[in-house]
Amino acid sequence: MSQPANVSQILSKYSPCDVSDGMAKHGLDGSLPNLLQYSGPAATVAGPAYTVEFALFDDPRPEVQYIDSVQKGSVLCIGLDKRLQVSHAPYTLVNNALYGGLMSTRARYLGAVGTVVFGRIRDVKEHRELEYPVFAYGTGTAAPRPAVKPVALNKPLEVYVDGFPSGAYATISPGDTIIADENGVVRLPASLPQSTVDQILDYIPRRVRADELVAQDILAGVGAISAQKDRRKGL
Ligand SMILES: O=C([O-])CC(=O)C(=O)O
Ligand code: NI
Repeated sequence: MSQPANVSQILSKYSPCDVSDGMAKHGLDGSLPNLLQYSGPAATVAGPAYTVEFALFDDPRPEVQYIDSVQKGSVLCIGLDKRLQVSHAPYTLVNNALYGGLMSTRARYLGAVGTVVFGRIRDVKEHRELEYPVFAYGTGTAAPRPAVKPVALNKPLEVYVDGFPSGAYATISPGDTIIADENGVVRLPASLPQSTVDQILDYIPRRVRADELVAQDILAGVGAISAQKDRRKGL
């Protein structure tokens, strides 16, 4: 199940920081940290996750094809088997790139709005020339083969999220809304009750407006703490 399409449409007008603020109001943290934007315009990407898991080439699961069935409007999310993830930089044990320019060419042709790779990518110039947004932990020069292969398609993806006091796995389910820009990537789970999603969508523009007023106050010489307290009152 995905969030309704208009959730992505609405959230594409805001930044992942605004979405994080809206989720924090409900005690939620959807951050998927450590991802950098390598290509695409300075705009927000938002869409339902289309998930792909890569594993070692000798994994007993058969290889699957994923790139020709990428769904229009989706954010292609490529992750790694849990055993290939590490809690510290570079967050992956795999030096090979999982994803390259030809994959972006196809994903963009099929109408995907962006790609998030919890691993390495290559062909940075090609993603940039396509003006197609790609986010990743890092870059690599080698192709996925013969190190790794895609083994699961549109199944929940477990991504290790380091944090205090201890790390945990974030499970990205197909259809979760992924929101990304140069600040990073956040996930709004499709499993959230509609009333919570409605409250988050209601809060975000009010919070953005309040912070614009805080900025004006600060420029006019008001102290930041008092401006924040005043403008965010009752939010
Ligand atoms: O060869 C691959 O699978 C990855 C790659 O470089 C591309 O998609 O252009
Ligand atoms: Ni390539």
